Amino acid sequence: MSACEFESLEKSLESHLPEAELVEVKRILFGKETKKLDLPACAVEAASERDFELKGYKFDAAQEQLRPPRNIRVGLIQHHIVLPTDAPILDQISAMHSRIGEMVEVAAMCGVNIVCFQETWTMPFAFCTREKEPWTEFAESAEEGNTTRFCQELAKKYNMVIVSPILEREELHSTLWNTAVVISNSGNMLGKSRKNHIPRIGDFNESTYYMEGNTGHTVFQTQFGKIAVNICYGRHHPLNWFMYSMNGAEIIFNPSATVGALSEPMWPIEARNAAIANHCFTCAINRVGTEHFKSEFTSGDGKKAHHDFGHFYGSSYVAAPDGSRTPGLSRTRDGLLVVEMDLNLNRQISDKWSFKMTGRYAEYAEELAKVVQHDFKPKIVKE
Ligand SMILES: NC(=O)NCCC(=O)O
Repeated sequence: MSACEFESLEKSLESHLPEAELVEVKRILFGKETKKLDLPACAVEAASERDFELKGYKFDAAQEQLRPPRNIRVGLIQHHIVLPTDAPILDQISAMHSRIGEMVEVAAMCGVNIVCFQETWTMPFAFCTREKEPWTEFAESAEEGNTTRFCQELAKKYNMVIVSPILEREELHSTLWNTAVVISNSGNMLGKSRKNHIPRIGDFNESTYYMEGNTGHTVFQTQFGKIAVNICYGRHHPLNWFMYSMNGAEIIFNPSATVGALSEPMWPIEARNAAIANHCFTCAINRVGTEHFKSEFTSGDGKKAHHDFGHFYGSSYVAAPDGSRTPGLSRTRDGLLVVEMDLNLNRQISDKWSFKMTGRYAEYAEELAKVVQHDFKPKIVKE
């Protein structure tokens, strides 16, 4: 971590704005205030001993007459890689397992029902290098791999749904995918969701490794609600969020790996806008730190070759359908964000704003079907 990395927008506002002004600035920037959650002292102590940030917030919903509240807790985990990128692969993976194990234990102390990790959490984000070896060796079977087994144990032990985004190797044809494995709180694997949109930008050379996913917009019915996973670059595609929502997702997780110079101004907007547009909760998770690679690589932009991507800025947050959002985790530290939400808020906001009811989907479907034809002529009126 660079010593001079800016820690967080929230911290800066809090230390520089007068209190009354801060309230207004936060209202405009973040929407209706999310209350702080009281987290158990043992969790606060363990997080501090284990050197990670622990924050908790709560989104309220109105009390209804016919439906009881559906309060659940989600946990978002962001972290650095633990060992250098040239350490033996198995050592790197098991160090990451230990780190996640100790963070998930704290999530359990905080009553988390569903936890989601960052994109390809068991490995450095090495796709900038374009080298196949040794990075493809981090790939594991979604069904049988050690990481899935590890998560199944945690899920059973803590009665927690786990979303585990990994580099997947499908054994039959040795195909690689960027995949989120979804494990039920029973410990059974519920299924998997593959990354639908593969970036071709800057150092994100992921198309060298894997293709666009073929699992569509699957939604997983868990004991705690219907969830979906829109992996990283998919957050720039409003229709990707939309299709998960059309399949009934109540919470859409967005496990990511992205760097400050590229995407930071977009980060607070995209997942939040998706929550508003689709009457659901969204959870944006980004890794932290700067990862150094032995071989130099270029960004194909005429600039000098380099050994790292730049800084992964963390800043994980949760957004609600009413447009409010939690403050983000730090830009520099490992962290666990615990958020309580009443899923009844989705329908309450839908009844208020009615975006789904007023959406002219049949018209769009008809027009889009024409737009994707090779002989499409745009409808432009000229003088
Ligand atoms: N991991 C990934 O898809 N990153 C692409 C860059 C971005 O979407 O900010």
